[in-house]
Amino acid sequence: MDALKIENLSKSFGSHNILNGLSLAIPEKTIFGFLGKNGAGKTTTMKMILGFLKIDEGSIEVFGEKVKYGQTNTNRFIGYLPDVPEFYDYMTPKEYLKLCGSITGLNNDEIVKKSKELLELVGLNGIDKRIHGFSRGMKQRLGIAQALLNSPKLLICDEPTSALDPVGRKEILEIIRKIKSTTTVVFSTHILSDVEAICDHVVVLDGGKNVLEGSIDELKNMKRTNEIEIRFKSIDELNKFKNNNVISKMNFKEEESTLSFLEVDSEKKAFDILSELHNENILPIEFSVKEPTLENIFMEVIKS
Ligand SMILES: Nc1ncnc2c1ncn2[C@@H]1O[C@H](COP(=O)(O)OP(=O)(O)OP(=O)(O)O)[C@@H](O)[C@H]1O
Repeated sequence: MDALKIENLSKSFGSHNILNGLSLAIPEKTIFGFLGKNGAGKTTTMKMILGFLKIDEGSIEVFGEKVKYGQTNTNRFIGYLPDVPEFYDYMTPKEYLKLCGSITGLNNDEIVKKSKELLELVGLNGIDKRIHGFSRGMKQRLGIAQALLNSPKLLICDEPTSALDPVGRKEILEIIRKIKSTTTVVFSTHILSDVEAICDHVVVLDGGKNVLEGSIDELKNMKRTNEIEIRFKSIDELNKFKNNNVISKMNFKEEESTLSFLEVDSEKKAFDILSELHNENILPIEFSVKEPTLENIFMEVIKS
């Protein structure tokens, strides 16, 4: 069963059309990257998943149950981490989780057990200072602990790493990676390297619709540029190679000690290049088949 299924979702604010037939399906236990430029409608979609905003058209199902505006039934499956989580910052993390747990109906034993487990997961176990002295990264980690208190099957994170430094970002990504075996994660972000680091599956939202969807590998294969780059030990070696009978007839670009073959449109051509290296008795420093980055792909599919 899909953790989340969105079909033909549309939403306007007055005459401003934000979503225009968005459809997507998220299989269980995936980390799902939800991408789109500023104002694309990511937060609006998340608020509709949580039942906080009315759907104009279409439907949303969470673990097979339809989401209804103003009802929290399907939210029993969901943990939500907003981009800037708010806390009672005169409390310690333990006190805060105790309060959240009692509001959501956990008994005392469950709260103690779950708080310990989650504070350990997010690296805040044993930290007894008040939240107002916390760094942004610590607050975000506590936000994850809070969002996971009810053992949700789906965690929705709205730009959880955007305000963090590289260390803080890495910590959050590690935590998300750790919970993948039990929790499906929807991860909205602008930081494409984060998506490349942890997401299994990606959707790009543009013009109110899903314009690109697939695993990172599928997207890269779709947009593969077929470029091979070879870095030689010396310019002499490069010159020897580029004047080779077979190679000199190919299309390449030269920069310092690197040759880039731009249109390697078949595996045979790639093997020809390799076998000519062998024939010339050249072992280059680097031979690489260039991968398109998620950033290249993203820029290509979104309208400016
Ligand atoms: N309650 C509202 N009333 C009117 N317009 C709104 C409302 N909420 C959002 N919008 C508009 O809807 C558009 C989509 O906003 P949304 O916050 O969903 O985008 P986003 O993809 O999350 O963007 P960002 O990456 O900047 O957070 C924006 O133009 C925003 O101004």
